[in-house]
Amino acid sequence: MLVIDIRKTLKLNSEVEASLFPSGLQTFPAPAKLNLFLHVVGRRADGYHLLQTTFRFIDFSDRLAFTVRSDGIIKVMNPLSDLPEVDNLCTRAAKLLRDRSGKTLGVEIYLHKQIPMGGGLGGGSSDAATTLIVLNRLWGINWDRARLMMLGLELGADVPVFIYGENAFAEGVGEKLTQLALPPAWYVVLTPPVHILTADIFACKELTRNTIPIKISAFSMGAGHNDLEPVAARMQPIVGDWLQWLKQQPGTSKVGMSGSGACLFAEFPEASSALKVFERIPVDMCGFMAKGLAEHPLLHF
Ligand SMILES: C[C@@](CO)(OP(=O)(O)O)[C@H](O)COP(=O)(O)OP(=O)(O)OC[C@H]1O[C@@H](n2ccc(N)nc2=O)[C@H](O)[C@@H]1O
Ligand SMILES: Nc1ncnc2c1ncn2[C@@H]1O[C@H](COP(=O)(O)OP(=O)(O)O)[C@@H](O)[C@H]1O
Repeated sequence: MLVIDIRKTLKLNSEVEASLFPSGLQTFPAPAKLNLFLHVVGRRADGYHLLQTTFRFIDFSDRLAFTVRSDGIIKVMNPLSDLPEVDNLCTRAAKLLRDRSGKTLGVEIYLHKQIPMGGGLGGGSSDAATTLIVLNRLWGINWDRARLMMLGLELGADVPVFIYGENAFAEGVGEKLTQLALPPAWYVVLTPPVHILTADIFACKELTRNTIPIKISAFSMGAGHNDLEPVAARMQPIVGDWLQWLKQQPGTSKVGMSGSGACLFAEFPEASSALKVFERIPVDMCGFMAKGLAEHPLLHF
């Protein structure tokens, strides 16, 4: 993980991070994702949109720790402001796993958020996935990944890929996954200070819903855009403005919005070119730099 400039980056150093958890407790990462492209190719009878997208994990993560309780109580020890504990995806994931597995154990969950909430980086889904992956072991359930993924899908369309653990080409609502070997890449991610609700963007009349499906090979050749991007830019003009700034930077192989936004990214094949752009971020913009991961850090946990 690269920590360069506290003013511009949301990353904390490891000493600060260690002070946020009870000493001696093992901590687990919940990495962010980027959607390198996102096409809306249709709609299901229940209103959910059919997508094609590529998920890439990046080394920018929330961190979680867990203490098993014997009394069945599930508790987030440091609740998120403005989010009732029952709605926290960690609580919901733990309860779902406890109830479906028939286990009577509980857990205290420590959550250190770093990923901006509701920014299209999948932080909540990743927290849910890490909770399922770790409690599956700590509670001695030991279901296989496929079964955990099906459970995760009940919590949100983005949860299964974080359990799958490989960068992936995704179809359906994001649950039909094909492993993708992506080349090393570095990202400058901008985090506009606005929230766009996923549900609002999918509900927008102007959204293109009939992009012609592509083959994985076309994505490998560089095809792909984000159908949600023009809708987001219309809802929040800052999205278009900051995107324009990223597009003007040299050395980038791809620029786009992640998921339903509002976070934006520029991809670079070299760390040095990413760093140059990161250092040039104007004072009235904010963001961070991250490395693309080859796989989820808990893939073999
Ligand atoms: C767009 C994507 C791309 O990765 O991510 P985000 O940008 O939100 O992270 C995902 O498909 C989002 O997945 P997730 O954030 O889990 O969304 P959900 O909670 O399942 O859905 C929120 C709401 O958005 C709408 N929705 C979501 C996904 C989808 N394929 N079609 C939809 O129409 C539905 O109205 C749904 O009630
Ligand atoms: N642990 C969590 N972290 C972040 N958001 C959460 C969490 N639990 C529930 N949520 C809810 O899920 C919404 C989407 O969260 P997030 O995954 O960060 O964004 P996105 O879906 O845009 O990538 C948040 O706005 C919040 O209301």
